[in-house]
Amino acid sequence: MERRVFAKIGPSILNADLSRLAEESQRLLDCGADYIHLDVMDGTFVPNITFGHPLVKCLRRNIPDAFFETHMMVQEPARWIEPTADAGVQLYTFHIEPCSNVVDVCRKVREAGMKVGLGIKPNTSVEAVAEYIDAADMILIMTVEPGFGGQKFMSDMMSKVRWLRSNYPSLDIEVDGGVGLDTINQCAEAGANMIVSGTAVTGSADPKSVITRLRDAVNDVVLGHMNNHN
Ligand SMILES: O=C(CO)[C@H](O)[C@H](O)COP(=O)(O)O
Repeated sequence: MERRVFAKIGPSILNADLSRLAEESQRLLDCGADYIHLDVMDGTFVPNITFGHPLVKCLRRNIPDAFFETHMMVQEPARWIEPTADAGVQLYTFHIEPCSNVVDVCRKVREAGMKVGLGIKPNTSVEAVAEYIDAADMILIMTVEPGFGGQKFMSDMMSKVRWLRSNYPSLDIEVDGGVGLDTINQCAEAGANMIVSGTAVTGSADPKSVITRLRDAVNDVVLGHMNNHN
């Protein structure tokens, strides 16, 4: 079946200067980012703490129009749905691992007016998330162990992306962790279309060029796929 899901590039601000989050986010948007990927960590689900909805709400005030995703690396994803929606987030991505009622949480996220992303850690099988695809708008395949930016990309996660893409040609599939110019081709060829990239973008002297090249790498594969079907 034909694949028609084009690239969206969502820089992660995890390793950016968090004291200047609004300026950094705006800079990335000005460089062509499609959305901003905001890493919320609670120190329990992952061994690190970042920020939560109060900060996102302030960011929203400074940046009224951007598309925000919060990547909820938290033990109790249901707990933060309402305040996160109130903070102006459009895509609420949470992990299935700590969750005993995934479908219920997905429903509540949608009732709160947000889209649903479902994430899995590297040790979680893709089959474990597949049963929830009807309840979600996007699946996130982690390509590092969540918790820290700047880690090494795990190529062996690409089999999960490949499996999802071959079974769900129109699904939004996001990859996150160690994604940059040296690893984007693997992600693109496997079928990922939502690309989270932290250090490779925020640490670059030319983030605009990095964002453009990440997008082009994905779209080249998508267009090639479409041409093969015409
Ligand atoms: O979720 C994350 C870590 O848990 C980050 O979004 C991710 O690691 C992005 O940073 P980098 O591209 O530097 O790996």
